[in-house]
Amino acid sequence: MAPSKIHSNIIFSQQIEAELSKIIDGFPAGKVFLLTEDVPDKLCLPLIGQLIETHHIRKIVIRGGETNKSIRSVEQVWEVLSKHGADRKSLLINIGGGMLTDLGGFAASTFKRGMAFVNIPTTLLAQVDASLGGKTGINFNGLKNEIGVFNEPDAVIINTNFLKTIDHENFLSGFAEMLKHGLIKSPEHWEELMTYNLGQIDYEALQAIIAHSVAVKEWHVLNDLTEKNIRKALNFGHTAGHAFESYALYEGRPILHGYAVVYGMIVELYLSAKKCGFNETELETISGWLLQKYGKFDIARQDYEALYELMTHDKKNEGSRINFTLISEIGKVEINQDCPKELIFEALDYYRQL
Ligand SMILES: NC(=O)c1ccc[n+]([C@@H]2O[C@H](COP(=O)([O-])OP(=O)(O)OC[C@H]3O[C@@H](n4cnc5c(N)ncnc54)[C@H](O)[C@@H]3O)[C@@H](O)[C@H]2O)c1
Ligand SMILES: O=C(O)C(=O)C[C@@H](O)[C@H](O)[C@H](O)COP(=O)(O)O
Ligand SMILES: [Zn+2]
Repeated sequence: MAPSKIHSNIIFSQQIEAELSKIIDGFPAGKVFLLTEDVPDKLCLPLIGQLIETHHIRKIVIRGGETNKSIRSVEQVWEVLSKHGADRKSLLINIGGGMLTDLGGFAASTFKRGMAFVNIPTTLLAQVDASLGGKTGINFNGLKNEIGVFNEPDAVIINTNFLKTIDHENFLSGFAEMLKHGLIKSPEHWEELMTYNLGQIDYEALQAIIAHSVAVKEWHVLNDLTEKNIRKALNFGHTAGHAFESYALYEGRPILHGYAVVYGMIVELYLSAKKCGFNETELETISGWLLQKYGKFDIARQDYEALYELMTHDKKNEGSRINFTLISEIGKVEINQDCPKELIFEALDYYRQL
């Protein structure tokens, strides 16, 4: 069974307008702000009905996309908050994917040292991962989430109706973080995901699977909010994955976060086999399955140094040690696994030659 401990402020509801209305009622009129980006503005805001008008909410729309998860966008948000008298009793409602909830959470957490914020995630990735758990932040200097704070949202409202407009690639990107949750914590969840038909999305079945995925994420957050220990499990696939993601962006051939995590998980499953005894046959089966669903971000040997350099910036590192989170079997995590450069290059060879 997937772990079932979750925060009481995570609300699964198809009645988004009513849920949001209850929350907004706790804030004085004129003190509620709503942050979104172009796409959810068009596709998702209609689902919250007339709330903006009836509750005198000021809407802030920034540009979407990973390249806009930047300090410039945060400044844009701070400017509107400041100009329109936001204070510590104000509320920011973030409606969008993970880029938006990460950035909005950071803007709210730093404005006057912190105002309340609520996340309404509109992508699969944001519903099972990004909107939860209080990792907020932005990219900086070509590095993922280099600037940020841990600060949990006051509430998260998960409404699966938003997912009906997600394209297949973004669906798979979110599914990647769910696969990660299965690998680190729950063989049952892993099996559930392996048998889910990705060719024809069953939204009803998806609701239960999302709830299991959320429970895995929340179990780690509740046990270790600031990632001193077991929360490092949630970073499985990300040491190499973030390196792929940043490198891809730098090279002008960007990949979605979840895809980068998949490629990172292949590298880290190889390391898991070499360092923690993860079953080699299972490594081959899982890598083959992932490759078939997610394709591949092509790399050459001459890219290894740049990828390695990016890994040296990973937040789990201590001193010059690159500290991976690995697994010895599905559901069994080994944190703080220091891997030498030669072994990392060997793992990149494995990935490259798949
Ligand atoms: N804080 C965390 O714990 C955490 C966890 C995982 C990922 N992240 C971060 O989340 C980001 C990735 O999130 P994401 O995949 O949601 O990306 P995203 O926010 O960029 O959204 C992906 C795409 O979907 C569009 N979109 C949003 N809602 C939609 C809808 N309902 N229908 C159709 N299109 C919609 C967006 O405009 C965008 O083009 C990355 O920046 C990643 O680093 C953070
Ligand atoms: O919640 C966590 O902890 C995670 O690591 C979840 C990851 O999926 C997510 O991508 C997170 O933003 C990565 O954080 P970072 O600390 O490696 O920047
Ligand atoms: Zn992630």
